[in-house]
Amino acid sequence: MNWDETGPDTDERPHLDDPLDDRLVDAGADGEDTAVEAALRPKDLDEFVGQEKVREQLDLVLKAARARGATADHVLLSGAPGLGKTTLSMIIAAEMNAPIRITSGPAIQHAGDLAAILSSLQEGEVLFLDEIHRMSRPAEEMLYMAMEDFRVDVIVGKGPGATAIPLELPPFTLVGATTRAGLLPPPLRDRFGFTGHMEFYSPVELERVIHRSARLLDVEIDVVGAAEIAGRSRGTPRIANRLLRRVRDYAQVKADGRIDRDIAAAALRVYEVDARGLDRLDRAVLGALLKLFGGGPVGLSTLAVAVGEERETVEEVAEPFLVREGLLARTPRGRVATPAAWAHLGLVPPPHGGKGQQGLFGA
Ligand SMILES: Nc1ncnc2c1ncn2[C@@H]1O[C@H](COP(=O)(O)OP(=O)(O)OP(=O)(O)O)[C@@H](O)[C@H]1O
Repeated sequence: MNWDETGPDTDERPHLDDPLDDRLVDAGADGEDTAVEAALRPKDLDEFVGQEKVREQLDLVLKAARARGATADHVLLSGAPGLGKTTLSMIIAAEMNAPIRITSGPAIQHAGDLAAILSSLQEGEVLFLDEIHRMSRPAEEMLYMAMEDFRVDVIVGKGPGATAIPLELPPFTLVGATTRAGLLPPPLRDRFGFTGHMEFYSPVELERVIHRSARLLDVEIDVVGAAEIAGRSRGTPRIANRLLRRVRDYAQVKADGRIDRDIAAAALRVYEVDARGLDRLDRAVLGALLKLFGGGPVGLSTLAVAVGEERETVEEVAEPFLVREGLLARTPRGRVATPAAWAHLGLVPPPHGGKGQQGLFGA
């Protein structure tokens, strides 16, 4: 798909109303996701698609703990949003036949919040701590001791009269999830017995996710229809499931409810998600870089003004995927489009790729 099919044709400055509203290709969960995701979550390791290494290693950790009749070691899962960290933590609990408590770093602002949770855990319970890197420092320090010795010191009183009352905890399994393992302080990282890094999914794996979800949602979809959606899902099961639901809507309203390649492509054209999974914001950034700045290099602020967006939106929302896809490079001199970017938007690059882009064009 090229720029002309999905974006403004002659408009030099693509105008975006509110590109972050209901962004279909955002990997974070929205309200609708939360409701449907519960139904679509795989319930055991066999049902969990892809992530072969993490699955195999985790399988060993859990089987060995079960054989010893012990509580499983603490597990750290790192990886981008929507890749299945919450799902995997629920599977860990199910495989260990243990209850699970779910909370998140930002929800634990005081050490007392954490003490309250830890002291109410049952023996063997799984505590899932999402965004563990966003926990407050005092809570983090309390967690060190809880993870290692199954004990916390609860501070009673203030100032010189404060006393620490030790509190024994039942053995539990902490499953920490983070998008940025590098942000965790080493003392915390070291206390996890197993660390699994979740990778983006291949198109074939996403096809399997889509077929599985379609079965659960009672939607008929053929192989090429699923491939069409998988190719636009940015390596992320959450996005694949969300696109599937939007394509299902289209198929119900505009056709007989079945999804094939044409229906999937037509539906995603309506939702402005192109063949590589770029949406309106991504294409606006790339379009401006190519059309207004000849492919760069151009500074981030200038690029942001050109698309009528905040710097942070361009840098944090649009660019990571464009960089990952090899469409845009961040260089010391500014943002530069790659040859693939020109090809993707159906535009012809200037001879030798323009100034500052020689390296990228192999010249
Ligand atoms: N390996 C998988 N196989 C099948 N479905 C999956 C898989 N991984 C994730 N999903 C589906 O994707 C959706 C999002 O997964 P999940 O909530 O576990 O992601 P997450 O990594 O915890 O995201 P976040 O970090 O944003 O909370 C769920 O509906 C889940 O069913």
